[in-house]
Amino acid sequence: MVTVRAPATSANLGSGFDVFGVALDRPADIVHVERADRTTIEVTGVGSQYIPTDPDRNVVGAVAEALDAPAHIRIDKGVRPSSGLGSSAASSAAAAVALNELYDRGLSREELVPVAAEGEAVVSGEAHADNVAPALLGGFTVATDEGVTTVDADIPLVACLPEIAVSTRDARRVVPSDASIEDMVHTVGRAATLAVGMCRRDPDLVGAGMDDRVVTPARAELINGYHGVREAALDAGASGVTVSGAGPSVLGVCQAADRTRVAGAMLEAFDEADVDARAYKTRVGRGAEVFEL
Ligand SMILES: Nc1ncnc2c1ncn2[C@@H]1O[C@H](COP(=O)(O)OP(=O)(O)OP(=O)(O)O)[C@@H](O)[C@H]1O
Ligand SMILES: N[C@@H](CCO)C(=O)O
Repeated sequence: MVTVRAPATSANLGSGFDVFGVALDRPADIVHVERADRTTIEVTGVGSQYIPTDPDRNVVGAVAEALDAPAHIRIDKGVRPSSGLGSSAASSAAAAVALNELYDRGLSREELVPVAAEGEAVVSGEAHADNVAPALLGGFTVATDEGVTTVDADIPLVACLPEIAVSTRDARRVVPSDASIEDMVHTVGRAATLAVGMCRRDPDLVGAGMDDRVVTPARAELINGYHGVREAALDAGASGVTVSGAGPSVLGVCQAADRTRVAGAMLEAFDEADVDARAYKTRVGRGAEVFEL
C-alpha cells in the first residue's frame, strides 16, 4: 500500500486566472492505494457524501486510467468539495503520486502534472493545471502551455470557506468572453507584481498584485457576503483579498502577525451576511508527500 498526503491549493490569486496557484500548508487530502485488477474507490471525510465513488465520475478514476494503474483507492477528504480550495486537485495529485509509486512508473512530479490534470477535466470539462501543479510541486506555481515554473515562496495566508457550494463548472460559465485593452494592461501589471512579490517573499507586493478587473468581479457575485468580507479583511490589515479558485472561499494575504485579526474579521463579515464560515490560518506550503511505501 502507498499513502500520500496532498494539500489544498488556491488557484488564480486574482490576476493569474488559470495560470497562478499556491499550495496551502493546510487542509489536505490523504489517499491510500493498493494494487487491484480493476479500480474501485472509497471516500470518507469532509463532504464525502457529495463525492461519487464511480471511477468514471471521481477524479482519481481518470488518474488511474491515465497511468494504466488499476487500484483500490481510499480517499480521506480533508478539503471540502466545491470549496475553491482545490478539493478535486488534492485527490488527483495524491492519487497520481501514489499510483506512480505503486506501479513504479518513474514519472517526475512535473510529468505527473498533465496526468493529474486529467482528473480536473472530469469535474470541470477542462484539464487546467493551476491547482494540480501546486498540489504536486508545492510553493507558488505558474502553469502555462509550456509547462510549470515554481517559486519556493513563504507567504502567510488566510483562506475563509463559507457554507456555500460553488462548482467550478458553474463559475466558469460566468467568466467574460472578452476584456478591454485597459483591463488587460491592468491585470498584466498586477500579475507581474504578484510574481515579483512571491520571489521576494513580500506579502505586501503579493497582495497588491492580486487585483483583477476581468474574472473576479463576475465571480464575486456568486458569493453571498463577498464584498463585506473583502472590505473587512483589508481593514484588518490584509494587503490583498480575492476569490480563491472558482470560489466560494475567499483568500487573504497579510503579515503573519495579522492572520488572527484578518481571519476574525472575515468570519464576522460572513456572519453579518448570515453565512456560516470557517477560516484556515495558513501559508504557502509543500506539495504532495509520500507517507509510507
Ligand atoms: N476525489 C474528489 N474530491 C473532490 N471532489 C470530487 C472528487 N471526485 C469528483 N469530485 C467532484 O468534483 C466537484 C468538486 O470539484 P470543484 O473543482 O468544483 O471544486 P474544488 O476542487 O473545491 O474547487 P477549485 O478547483 O475551484 O479550487 C464535486 O462535484 C465533486 O463531487
Ligand atoms: N482556474 C480555475 C480553478 C478552479 O478549478 C478556475 O478558476 O476556474
